[in-house]
Amino acid sequence: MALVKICGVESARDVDLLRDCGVDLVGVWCGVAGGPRDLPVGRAAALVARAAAAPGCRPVLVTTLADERRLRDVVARTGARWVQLHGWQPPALVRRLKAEPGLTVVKVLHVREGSCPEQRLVPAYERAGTDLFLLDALAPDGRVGSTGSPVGVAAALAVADRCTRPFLLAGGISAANRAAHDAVVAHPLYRGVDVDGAARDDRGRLDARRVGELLRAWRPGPARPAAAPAR
Ligand SMILES: O=C(O)c1ccccc1NCC(=O)[C@H](O)[C@H](O)COP(=O)(O)O
Repeated sequence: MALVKICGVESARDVDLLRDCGVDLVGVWCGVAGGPRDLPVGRAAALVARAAAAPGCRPVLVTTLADERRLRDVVARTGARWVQLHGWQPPALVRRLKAEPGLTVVKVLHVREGSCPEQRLVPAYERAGTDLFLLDALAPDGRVGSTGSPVGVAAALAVADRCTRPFLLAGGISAANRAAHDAVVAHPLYRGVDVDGAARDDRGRLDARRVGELLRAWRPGPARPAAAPAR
């Protein structure tokens, strides 16, 4: 079954809302310079622990940190077992992180105007041990993350075809644009979606109705029982 990741929890209320909706992956930002939902490490650790305690829910530390020492420190202090490297970390850093047993590394591959600047590095990221790629839009001005812009089906397929590891798709994903992504969903390496903007209400708060719509669109089938062991 496809995974749905919702990004940018800021409070216990947010984690509980995503847990109650049955979301699979809960994005906790720490070390996202200038990120509107970036958290100090202590608060990130508390939300990682809260999400990890929810059956079927996995916390994902989302970070743009590229300094190994700081990154390892944040991973250790938050207790996260999944790390999403957003930004421009090199394959060598993935390799060093993967030396830590039990750590799942998600590497973002950015896509701008149909092309992926890191495409030639995909084999190196794979050799380094990347578990999962996340294809996300890069804004024309260079902004990464929560751009609300789509990667585009043709571009996503072109990048996916260069990968041998599975991928999640991000970038302007909503319940309404699920049908337009049939070809991506049918790709053998597709594993799900990552959403920020479309999961929020007009005030920017995570919204149970919108999250429910996303889940029904992108992870159809019976809702996961609250206590199901999905790890
Ligand atoms: O959101 C940011 O500002 C951000 C900055 C730096 C790194 C990551 C960031 N966002 C995290 C995400 O993975 C988003 O969920 C993803 O970009 C999708 O966002 P959206 O297009 O709003 O659905």
